[in-house]
Amino acid sequence: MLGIGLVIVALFVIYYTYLLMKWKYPKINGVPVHLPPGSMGLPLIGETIQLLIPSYNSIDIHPFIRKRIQRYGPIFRTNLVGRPIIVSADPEVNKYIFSQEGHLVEMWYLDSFAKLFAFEGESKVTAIGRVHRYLRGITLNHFGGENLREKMLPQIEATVNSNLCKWSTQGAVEVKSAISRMIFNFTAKVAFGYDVENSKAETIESLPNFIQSLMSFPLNIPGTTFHKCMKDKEKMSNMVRQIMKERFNSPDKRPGDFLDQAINDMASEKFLTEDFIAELAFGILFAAFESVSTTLTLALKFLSENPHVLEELTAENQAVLRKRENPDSQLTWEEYKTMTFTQSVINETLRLMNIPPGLLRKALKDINVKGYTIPAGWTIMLVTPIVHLNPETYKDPLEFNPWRWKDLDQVTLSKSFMPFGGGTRQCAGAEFSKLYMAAFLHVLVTKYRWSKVKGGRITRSPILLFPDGVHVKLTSKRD
Ligand code: HEM
Repeated sequence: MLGIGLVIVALFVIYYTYLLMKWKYPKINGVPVHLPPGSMGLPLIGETIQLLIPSYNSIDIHPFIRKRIQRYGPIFRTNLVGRPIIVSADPEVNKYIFSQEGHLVEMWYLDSFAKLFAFEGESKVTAIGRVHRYLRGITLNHFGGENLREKMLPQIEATVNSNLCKWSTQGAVEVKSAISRMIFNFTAKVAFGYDVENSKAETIESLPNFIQSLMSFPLNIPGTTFHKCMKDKEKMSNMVRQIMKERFNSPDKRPGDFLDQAINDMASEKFLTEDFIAELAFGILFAAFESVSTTLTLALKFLSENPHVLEELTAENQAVLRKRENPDSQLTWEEYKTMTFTQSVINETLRLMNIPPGLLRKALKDINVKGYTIPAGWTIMLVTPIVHLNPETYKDPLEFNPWRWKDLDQVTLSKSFMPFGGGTRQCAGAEFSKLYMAAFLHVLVTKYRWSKVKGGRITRSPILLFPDGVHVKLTSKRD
């Protein structure tokens, strides 16, 4: 009996060791693969726990990445949430991988993102080719180009004015939440005519914490953070579906917005189902409110800690008003283009922000880089923030110093500044975001005195978060 027991244990150990070796040293067609150095951690969880340990109050990239670059070099392997991953902090490799979108790699995000955004199936919004071209085109059509100059700038200024006016009548305002709501309402209005004042749609409670929820385990059962997030996503999708229904019922009432274009294109683009349009609208809202609110919150934190920067920012924006015939007239595109210090404050914030530790792709085929193989099916994390913190380009890289942007030339920036990603997947909302943030800062510093009253701590766990928020108090300069 004991003998049989020992044989079973021995077989189990041999099988487990076999799985472990297969896990740690994969082969392609029976030939061992030359993987980058690194550790695959424990089966199933890999090194996930190490990545999730928060780093407090340092704007540097997460220590998980920093330490492994020091130990293994800029390309290393790991395993996160059960997925084998090659992490690249090598700018040359990153550029190559970006150029291979749709050939050797495709966009891939976490399982929680995949579930939330319906990333699977034929018309997944991460698809390449026609669907991708459509996604870019429709976003740029409504959030870019001429539309920005002609139509959006006055709308942005008006919405910022009314929101900041409200904030100034309240006590302290937690800016991450308040800006998330402001940008959500604005984007939803532009995209599908959502009118927050008169809408009967349910409130989206988890809005300010959406990205945090996405880092949770994708377990969609009541009581979990992920479940709450999925519920709120459902509310947003229902809101879009309801508006779509109203538009189908009243074809004469068409404002010609993002949703109208999508409805009109349903006849020519087969993938444009009602479900897909709801996904698309939700994707745009998410891309907008999460990233713009984090950038502006971080900018306010930096400004409150660097009064000399706030002084120069205020001086530049007040000079814009002084040059006008009517100081109460609206911000123009030409004025926006002259606000170079404001743009430097935004760039410097984007350089240090780096919300996720890197951008994710999936290898569609075996890829050979720098003598290593990235096996097909593996995830690739492109640590784009590494170039933002290179001391050869940015002296004292962890310092918030908007003046440095005066001396940075376009050629350097094309290689060393990529907050909006790279290659064909570069952010389609970049110009809109920069304009929105500049208009926000313009209204804030010309019309209000403000100070931080609470919060301001940051963590990377591994995404950038504000655990106690950033609370500011505004008073009108006219009071
Ligand atoms: C500070 C603000 C923003 C930042 C830092 C940012 C950053 C990024 C990054 C890094 C990517 C590339 C993702 C990847 O390659 O995996 C991206 C893609 C994208 N962003 Fe943004 N984003 C911002 C605001 C916005 C806004 C306001 C919108 C919409 C109005 C938007 C729409 C998109 C879209 C549609 C894509 C996908 C583009 C494609 O696949 O071709 N983003 N963004």
